[in-house]
Amino acid sequence: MDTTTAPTETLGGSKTLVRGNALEKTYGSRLPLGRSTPVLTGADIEVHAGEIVGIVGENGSGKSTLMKILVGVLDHDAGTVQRHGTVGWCPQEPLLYDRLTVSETFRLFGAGYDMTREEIDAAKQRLADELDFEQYLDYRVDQLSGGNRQKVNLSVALMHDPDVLMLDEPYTGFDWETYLRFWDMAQDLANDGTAVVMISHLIEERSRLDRVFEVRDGLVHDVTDEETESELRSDPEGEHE
Ligand SMILES: Nc1ncnc2c1ncn2[C@@H]1O[C@H](COP(=O)(O)OP(=O)(O)OP(=O)(O)O)[C@@H](O)[C@H]1O
Repeated sequence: MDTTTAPTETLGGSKTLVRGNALEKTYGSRLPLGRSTPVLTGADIEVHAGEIVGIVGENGSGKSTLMKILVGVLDHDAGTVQRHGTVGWCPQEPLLYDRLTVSETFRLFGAGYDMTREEIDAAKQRLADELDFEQYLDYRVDQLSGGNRQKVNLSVALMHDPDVLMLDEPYTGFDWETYLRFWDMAQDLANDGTAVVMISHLIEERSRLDRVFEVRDGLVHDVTDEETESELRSDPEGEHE
């Protein structure tokens, strides 16, 4: 059962905003004849205010599944999830309405977040400026390029200034300038106390992450001070130190 609790003080003194304990998930487990895929078998994770956390792991290891359970959009079979504060989620595949314009998309999501018209317009202007998509505000979502659609996907996760930001490979399709601007934004948000959780495949990002968790064999391993197996395989000469 999911619960919303008062923030818990951790040993380090920073607030725990999301905690998943002994999480289990098997896809297809409720289908009598279906093929079942056990993905999580007892995963534990804690996310604190003001940190940038990376979730790494091989394709199909269960990173998106874990994130969806922490966000609350996917049921888990066992374990508990506790959240404090508001959550913004940027899914791997943009979850947007093709026929709405970008401005209408902001209005729709903003209404869902209970924002006033003024707050919505201010967030739209700020994010369109920061991520450079102001000229596309009147375009329909299905007329946007992949990179611009991803900018809108990310923006609607950010627009209500959530306490926890869950990002599933948020920069797919971004050009280099936008990618760097994205990291500036993530760093600023963390400095202001937001917990930023990010599924990442890029070794280069290691230095930007406060903690790194690897999803492997159904569990979550803290690998902040280690090179993961997939990193070692992609860097056999040990050039990445
Ligand atoms: N809706 C679903 N129904 C059945 N199986 C699923 C479903 N979603 C995911 N799976 C399976 O669960 C496993 C974990 O998938 P998940 O998307 O969480 O992995 P991931 O680590 O995010 O992968 P990637 O790096 O490729 O994005 C995979 O074997 C996948 O095929």
